[in-house]
Amino acid sequence: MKDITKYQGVIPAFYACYDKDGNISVEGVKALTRHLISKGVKGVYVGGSSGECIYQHVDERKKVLEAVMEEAKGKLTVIAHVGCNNTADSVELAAHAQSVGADAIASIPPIYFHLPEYAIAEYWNAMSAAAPDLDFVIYNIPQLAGTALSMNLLKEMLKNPNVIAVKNSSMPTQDIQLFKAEGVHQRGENGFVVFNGPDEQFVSGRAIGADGGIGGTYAVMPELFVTMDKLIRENNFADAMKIQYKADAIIYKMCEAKGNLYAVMKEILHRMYGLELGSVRLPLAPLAPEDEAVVVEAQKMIEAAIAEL
Ligand SMILES: CC(=O)N[C@H](C=O)[C@@H](O)[C@H](O)[C@H](O)CO
Ligand SMILES: CC(=O)C(=O)O
Repeated sequence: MKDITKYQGVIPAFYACYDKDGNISVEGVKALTRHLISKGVKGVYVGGSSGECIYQHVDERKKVLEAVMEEAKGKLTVIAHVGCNNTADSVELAAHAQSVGADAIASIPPIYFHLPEYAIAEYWNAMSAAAPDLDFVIYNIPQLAGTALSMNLLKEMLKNPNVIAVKNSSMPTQDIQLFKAEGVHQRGENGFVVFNGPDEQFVSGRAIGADGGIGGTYAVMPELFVTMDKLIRENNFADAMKIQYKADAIIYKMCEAKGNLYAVMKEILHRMYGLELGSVRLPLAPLAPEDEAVVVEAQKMIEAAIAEL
């Protein structure tokens, strides 16, 4: 039986870290990893949406994962998102993830062309075969990927014993329940994991069966999510919801910016902790001068929410 306890908790989606010229900043990656370790998170999800994976070259993605591993080995669960939009590059990243000692690989479905399910399964299974010692996490994010994980596709993927989890970023929390039930049906009570995706419904996702969460806004306010996680484990959903409402207000505030959400969060981390993570890659929009008020206000809200914990 696989050890699923390493996936049960708060797993921030790692941000792309750039230097002043927009190249990968290894120093930034290491500093962000150390920062998250100090905040008590369970793991990190590297090279996903928040990692701007679709705007990075294969070599850059390897460099990021290597830098994370140098700091995180033995301290954090590391899930490496290795999906590229072609199988060969994804397979190369999967093999690399195993070679540097990640715990799991994850992947979105192929984007743009809507492929038949057998082709999606082949794409995922090819990556998994290139990292045979690692767990495999299916990333379901239909609103961005353009393809939704169906029960048939999940059942097909469960034939692969390395498939241990779904990271579910679709909006209906019911999907979490459906995926969890199928996984548990086939793998037993402690044999399958579902991660909550939408940070705005972390508590509801957990209430309906998610074992933990992987989220894009956790890294800018890990204290809130770590505390929600603790309260949920104590069955104190009432107090967890109070923090959830604050986290949601913070997310809505950050989304008011003209610049991209990731640019806002990296700027706030810079102001709060001096982390040098740069901006975002085009065509993602960098911060605009008029975003100053949003950044200031969101930072204040984060600091106040942490102070009230
Ligand atoms: C669509 C999307 O990017 N979803 C992310 C992953 O599930 C979330 O973590 C969001 O970043 C977060 O909920 C903010 O909206
Ligand atoms: C948010 C998330 O899970 C990602 O960045 O992939």
